[in-house]
Amino acid sequence: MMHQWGYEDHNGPEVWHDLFPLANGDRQSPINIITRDAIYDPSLQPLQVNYDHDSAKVVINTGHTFTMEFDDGDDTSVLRGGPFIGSYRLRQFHFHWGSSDGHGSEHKVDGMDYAAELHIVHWNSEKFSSFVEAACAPDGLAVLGVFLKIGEPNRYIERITDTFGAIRSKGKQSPFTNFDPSCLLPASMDFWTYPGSLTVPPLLESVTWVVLKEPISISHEQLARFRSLLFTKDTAEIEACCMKSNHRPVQPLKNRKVRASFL
Ligand SMILES: NS(=O)(=O)/N=C1/NCCS1
Ligand SMILES: [Zn+2]
Repeated sequence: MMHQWGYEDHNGPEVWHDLFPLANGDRQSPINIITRDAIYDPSLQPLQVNYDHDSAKVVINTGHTFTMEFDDGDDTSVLRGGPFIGSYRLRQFHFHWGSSDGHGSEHKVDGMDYAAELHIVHWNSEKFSSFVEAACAPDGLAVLGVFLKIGEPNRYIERITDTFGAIRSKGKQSPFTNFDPSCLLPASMDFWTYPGSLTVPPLLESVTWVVLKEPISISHEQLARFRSLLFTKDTAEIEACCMKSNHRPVQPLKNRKVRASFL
């Protein structure tokens, strides 16, 4: 039996169901988005992203990824529109990646992997009074997924990787202020949307996913720095505990439809 979930053989996605039975649930994420099966829905509104750079607070090495956390005490930074009724308050963003540039995203598009994937996490502040309460409700969370493709260095990701010296091992944190995550969004806001889950334990089925069609760029060198972070608290046996890969494989679509905001 695993002690602490992770991404290795003894505690990774293939055995998460031992401690987290939702792993075999009916609305698990990520999924492979089969574009020809996506249904264009003209009732989907344009996404409205309104973030305030002053909401940014801290960057944390969680031992599974690194997370940029925001002040979610009021509706200063919110996501609206798309498939959503009401506004969803910005909570945090984080990334998933693989052991090499050829894979690492969580969602796939027609079976294709991207090098990494950004998740911008929001909670339904009109219906619920906290993230924790919202995370237990089927319409509680909204996660904006953005694919990352190897290419030119991304000047905004550079601001993030510049913090890594201070957060190398699990539990370390460092101030991360004056950052508006809309700088990490592509030019096009065309998206796919479907009902899903957290892609990490406890795998709660409370996420409305909005996955953007257009990727943003990250350089090979920038992505290599992601892998230099550590899954563990100490720096002993560095090779053994580098954050090489932290993406969950795609899950069965089961009885779900994916909608597209574009033709
Ligand atoms: N990968 S993910 O976006 O499903 N993970 C999360 N952790 C806390 C809220 S969302
Ligand atoms: Zn994620």
